Amino acid sequence: MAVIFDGSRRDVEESLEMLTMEKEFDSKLVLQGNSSNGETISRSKSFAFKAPQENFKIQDFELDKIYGVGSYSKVVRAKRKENGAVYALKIMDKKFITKENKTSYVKLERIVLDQLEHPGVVKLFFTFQDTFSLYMALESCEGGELFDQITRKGRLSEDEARFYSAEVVDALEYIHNMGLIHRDIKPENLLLTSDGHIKIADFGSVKPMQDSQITVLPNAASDDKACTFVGTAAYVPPEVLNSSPATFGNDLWALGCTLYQMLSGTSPFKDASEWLIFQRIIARDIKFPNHFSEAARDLIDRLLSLLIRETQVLSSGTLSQDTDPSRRPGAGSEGYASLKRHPFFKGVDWKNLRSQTPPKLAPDPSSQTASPERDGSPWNLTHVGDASVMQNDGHGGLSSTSESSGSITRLASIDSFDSRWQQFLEPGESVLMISAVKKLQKITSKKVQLILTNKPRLIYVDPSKLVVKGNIIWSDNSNDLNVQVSSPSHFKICTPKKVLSFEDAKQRALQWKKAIETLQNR
Ligand SMILES: Nc1ncnc2c1ncn2[C@@H]1O[C@H](COP(=O)(O)OP(=O)(O)OP(=O)(O)O)[C@@H](O)[C@H]1O
Repeated sequence: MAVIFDGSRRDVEESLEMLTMEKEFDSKLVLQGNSSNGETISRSKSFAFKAPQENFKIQDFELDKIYGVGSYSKVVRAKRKENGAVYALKIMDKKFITKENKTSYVKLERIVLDQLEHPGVVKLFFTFQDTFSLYMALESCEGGELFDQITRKGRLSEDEARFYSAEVVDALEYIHNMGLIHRDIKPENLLLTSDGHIKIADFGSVKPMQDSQITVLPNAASDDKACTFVGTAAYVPPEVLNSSPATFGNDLWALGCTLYQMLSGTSPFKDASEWLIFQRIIARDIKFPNHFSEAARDLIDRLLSLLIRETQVLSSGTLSQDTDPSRRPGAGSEGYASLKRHPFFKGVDWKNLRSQTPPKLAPDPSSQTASPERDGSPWNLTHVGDASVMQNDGHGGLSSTSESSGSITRLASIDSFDSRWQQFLEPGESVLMISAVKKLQKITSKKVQLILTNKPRLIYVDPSKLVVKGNIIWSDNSNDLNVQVSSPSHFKICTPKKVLSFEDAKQRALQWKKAIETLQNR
C-alpha cells in the first residue's frame, strides 16, 4: 500500500484507542457542521455504522488463500461456515497497529468504507475483533489486482486500458464528489471482480476534504501536518513532494501514471531508487512509447500536467507561483465532464459501464500449474485470532498458500532498487526480495539487510559497513533450506549447519517464507 512517512510521533494513548475503537461505533458523537448562515455549529447526531460490528470469531470462517499482505494487514479469502458467504477478510494485528501508530489510518478506512456505496468501490460488510486482531469483511475481488493483469499480459491494449480507466474515472468521480481524496491510486489498489470489473480498494491513506460528505469520528483522520507525503513513490505528484496540501488533482495524476502503466507495462517515472524517481517526477521526465495513440498520449500528458503556474517576476527577481488544478482534466471547474469527453474515451457509455463486457482476464499461471496439495491447502492460522486456532505445518512453521511465482518479483520493495545493494550482485543477477531486518542472537541483535536474488542467492549485508556478513547456502531441497515462521515478524532460516533467526519489523516473515519456497519450487 501506501508509503506513509510520518514526521511526528503520535501520542501513544491515542493509539491505544484502537483497542476500544469498535466500541465507539454505536456511541453518540458530537459532530462539527455548518449552519446555513455559515457559522460553525455543533450538533449531536446518532451515529451508527452501516456495516455492523458482529460478534463473530475467526473460527466461524474457513480460511483459504492469502490475497495479499499490506504493511499492517493480511487479506485472506474467507468463507463463513454458517452460510457459505465468501469475503476478503482484512486481518490487522492490534498490537502492531498500536505500536506503529496506524490507529488513525485504520479507523479512517473503516469509517470511510462504511459510508461509501458505489459499484466501483470495494464494499465493507461487517467487522469483528478478538483479543489480538481486528477483522474487516470486505467484498471479495476474485480477479486479483489490475497490476497482475498488466504483468501477465505484458501491457494492455488501448481498448482494455480504456475500459479499466473509464471504470476508475467513474469510481473516482464518486469518491471525489463525496469529498474524499484517495491518495494511493495505483494498479495494486485497483482490484477486479471475478467477471473483470474494477473496484477501488485500500482507503488507508484517504483524506476527507473540509466539506466532505463523510462523517469522520474524532481522531480518525490522519494528521496531515505530520506527514511528508502519503502515497506510493512512483505515483506521487510533484506538488505533494513540494508539501502542497492534498487536492483531488493528486488522484488524477496517479490515474495518469496508472493509464501509462496499463499501456506500457511500467510506471512512467520508473528508476533505480526512490530518490531518482522523485527527480524524474519533479522534472516531469516522461517518455511515451511509439505505440501510444495520439489520444492516449494527450490524455496522459494532461493528467500529468504540473499544477504550478509561474505568474510574475517579483521585485526580488524570483517567480511567484500559484496552482492551477484545472490543468488536470477532472480537477477543474468543469469537473469530470472535461475528463469524460476526452477523445481517448470516445465511445464509452458512461451510464452503463457496469453492464458492458469487461476485457478477458489473464488467468494466474501458478493456479494452473501448482500441484494439487499446494493449491488446495488452506491458509493455516497463526497469530491471527486467539492462540487456540494456531496450526503447524509439520515443520514447525506455517503452511502457506499457493502463490504466483510471478508475484515473487512484487515482493521486492522499492528499496530493492536502491543502488547500495547493486554492488553485491553479479552481472545479470537481480534482487527478488530485500528487507532491513534484525539478526537475532542469544543476547544481542544486529541490523542486517537480508537479500534474496534470482540466482538464487540468500545473503545478508551489514548496512553501515556495506560488507557481506553471511551467505546462506541455497538449496532447492526443503530439508536443506527451509523457513519457519513463528509470528508475523519473526522467522528462522534453517540449514543443516545453522539456524538463523530474524525479525522483520515490517511483518514480512510469511513473505520471506513464501519467496524462498516459491523459488525452490520454480
Ligand atoms: N477486497 C479484496 N479482495 C481481494 N483481494 C484484496 C482485497 N483487499 C485487498 N486485497 C489484496 O490484499 C493486498 C493487501 O491489501 P491491504 O489493503 O491490506 O494492503 P494495502 O493497503 O494494499 O497495502 P499497504 O498496507 O502496504 O498499503 C492487496 O494488495 C490486494 O492484493
